[in-house]
Amino acid sequence: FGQSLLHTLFPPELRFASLKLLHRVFSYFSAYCYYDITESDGVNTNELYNAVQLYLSSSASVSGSRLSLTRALNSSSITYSLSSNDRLVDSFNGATVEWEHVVTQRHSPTFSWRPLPEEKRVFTLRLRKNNKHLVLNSYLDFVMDRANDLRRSNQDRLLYTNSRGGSLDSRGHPWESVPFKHPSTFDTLAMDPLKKSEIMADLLDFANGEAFYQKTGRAWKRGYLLYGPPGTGKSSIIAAMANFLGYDIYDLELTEVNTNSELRKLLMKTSSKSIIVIEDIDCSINLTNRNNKLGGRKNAAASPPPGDDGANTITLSGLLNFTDGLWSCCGSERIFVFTTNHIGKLDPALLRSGRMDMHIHMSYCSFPALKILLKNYLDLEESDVEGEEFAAVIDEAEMTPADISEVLIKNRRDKSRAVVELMDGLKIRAEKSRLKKLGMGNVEDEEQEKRALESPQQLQQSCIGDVVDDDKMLRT
Ligand SMILES: Nc1ncnc2c1ncn2[C@@H]1O[C@H](COP(=O)(O)OP(=O)(O)OP(=O)(O)O)[C@@H](O)[C@H]1O
Ligand SMILES: [Mg+2]
Repeated sequence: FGQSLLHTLFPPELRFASLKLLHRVFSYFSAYCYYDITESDGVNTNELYNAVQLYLSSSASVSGSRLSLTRALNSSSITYSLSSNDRLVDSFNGATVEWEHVVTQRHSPTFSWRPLPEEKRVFTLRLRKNNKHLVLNSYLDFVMDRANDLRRSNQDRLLYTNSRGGSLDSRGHPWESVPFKHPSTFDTLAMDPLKKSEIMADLLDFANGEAFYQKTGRAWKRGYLLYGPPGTGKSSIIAAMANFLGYDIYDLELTEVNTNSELRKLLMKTSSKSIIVIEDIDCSINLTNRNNKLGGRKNAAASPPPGDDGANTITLSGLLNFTDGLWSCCGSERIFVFTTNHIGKLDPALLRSGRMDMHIHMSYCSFPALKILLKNYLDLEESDVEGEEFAAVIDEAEMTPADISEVLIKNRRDKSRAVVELMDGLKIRAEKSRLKKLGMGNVEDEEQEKRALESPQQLQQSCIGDVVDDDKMLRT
């Protein structure tokens, strides 16, 4: 109607100008303003568009009558979103806003280097002009944050690795990823409950601590050093941390990194809300002193060229910059975890306070940890077993949770047998370490220790065989 009126009232040369004028007049008197968020700018996809789609999906699932359903790669749940030309009213800080999903066909095939989608999709946000300054920026930030949370809760964790060395994939990414489905959680982790809750509280404080880190001028990151003998749950606790916070894991294989700058590039390509793990740090790199040029096993033979300042090799200072220096904050909300079996081998620079915020000792199985294993593996409570007998030997036995869980898995169909076998194994191990302290018995014999778990009776025999001359041992 407007157009035909325009045609009759105005001569052709004035039509365009009068249309513009009319539009301005309407916009001036209209109480609303509109913002278009297009799906793509022709080259890149618009992150805000995806975020809005996800954000609206949380309310669309309840109210929409016709919805689009999608399921992203690696996602374990279905996302609902507004279908074409549907509207949804939302409120934020007392202001009401309206979203419309506008889908139009692309008419003329415009020239483009790459094929454009047939449809043009736009989210249009309508809000009252007097609310514009009040809500626009904070509302869009809120939408982005909420979408990120939803994405994380919908999507399974990802485990990244740099095992391809320095080479990049087709999208220029140095990391390869696979869905991370490790079932370890803090509930399944056998460790002292007090220590466990301390770690969980620390993780929560970190994850909710954006304002604190901002206020104190610290980079929003945290470092944990896990140390302890093999099989005490260092890798399991990392998986539990990732599952607890919903973070992705970047498993950094230092021996695949050749130079400090490669290390930096890897760090730049990690996302926030992630855990960056370097396992067995004492084995992956020669960390004896800061100026020591490298040494990933790969590089161990290479001698650095004269005058080299470390840029061409990986050094301890490169690693420390990675975790601590300016580069460590290109991104936020990241946790660094180093693990080692031999804390004594680490350079003091790595251990000094402030470098790794928390040193967590993963110890041999204690009685509280044993109770967790018995509950999880056999569904047994403390009252179902001879608690005091176990408590009397467990510390001295120095068995790892991995050793104990092996015994429990093997006999999980026969609970009483599992308990008897475990008790036998513990007693033998306790006796062995007692003898070790007295300077008797061949404690280096790992094989023998292993056999103890497979068949305590067998070991008892061989153990007695070793020291059969000794009257004391017969008491065993
Ligand atoms: N604290 C624990 N709680 C529950 N299970 C555990 C614990 N420690 C070890 N296990 C069991 O033993 C297996 C090996 O443990 P894990 O790989 O976490 O040990 P680790 O300390 O990382 O050993 P390594 O030093 O050899 O890497 C796990 O799959 C898990 O089932
Ligand atoms: Mg491990």
